[in-house]
Amino acid sequence: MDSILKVTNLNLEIPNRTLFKNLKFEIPAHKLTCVTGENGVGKTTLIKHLLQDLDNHFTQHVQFSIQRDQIQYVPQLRNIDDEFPLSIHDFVSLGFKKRILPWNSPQMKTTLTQILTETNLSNIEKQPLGRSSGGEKQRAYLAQALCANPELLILDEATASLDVISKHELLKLLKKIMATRGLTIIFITHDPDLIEQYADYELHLSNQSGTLLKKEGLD
Ligand SMILES: Nc1ncnc2c1ncn2[C@@H]1O[C@H](COP(=O)(O)OP(=O)(O)OP(=O)(O)O)[C@@H](O)[C@H]1O
Repeated sequence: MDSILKVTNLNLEIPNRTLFKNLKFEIPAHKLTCVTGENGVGKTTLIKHLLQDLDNHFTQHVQFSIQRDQIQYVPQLRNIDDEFPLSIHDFVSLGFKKRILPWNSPQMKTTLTQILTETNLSNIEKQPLGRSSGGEKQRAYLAQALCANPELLILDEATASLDVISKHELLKLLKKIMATRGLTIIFITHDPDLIEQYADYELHLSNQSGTLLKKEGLD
C-alpha cells in the first residue's frame, strides 16, 4: 500500500489521561480515509499532534511522505456569524498563502475562477459568506483550502451541521475533487452512512489504539 503517513508506536498523553498507547497505523495515499471513534477518544487531538510533529520535524513516530505546506486542515468550528463581512469570493481567496502583493495576481485570479467552478460556488461567489447556507459555507472552506494546492486535505467533522442532502453532496464533491487532483483525504466523522458510502478506508480509534479497515466505497 502506498501511504502518505506512517505512525509507529506513538504515545499521546493529555493531563491526567493517556489518549493513545503504542499507536500504529498508515494512511493510504490518494484515498479517502474516515477517522472514527467515540466522542472524546482523541481524533482531533491526534490530528493536531501529527501536524505539530511534522512542524517540529519530530519523525521518530510520525512520518509523512509530504511537506507541511502540502497539507490543509479544515477545522471543526468556525466563528462565521451572519454579519461576517466577506463575500464567498474574497473569503476563498484568503487561501492563497504565498502572496507578495495585497491583491490577487492574474495567475491567482485564474486559479480562483477554476476553484470556484470546481466547488460549485461560481454562481454565488458575490454572496456574503455569513448569509450562506451550511453546505455553501463548507464548500467555501474547502475551496479556500484548495487555493494552497494541497496533496493532503484533512476535514474535521465537516458535515456535522449539514442536512442529509448537503452531506452527500459534499462527500460526492470531495471524491470527485480527490480523483481529479490525485489528492489524499482524511475525514473525521461519526456518520455511518457517509462511512459506508464514501470511505475507501476507515481508521477506527478505540481503547488507546487504532485499526485501519478497508471499505468498499461505492462512489
Ligand atoms: N489541551 C488539552 N488539555 C486537556 N484536555 C484536552 C486537551 N485537548 C483535548 N483534551 C481532551 O482530550 C480528549 C479528546 O478530545 P478530542 O477533541 O481530540 O476528541 P474527539 O475524538 O475529536 O471528540 P469529538 O468526536 O467529540 O470531536 C477530550 O476528553 C478532551 O477534553
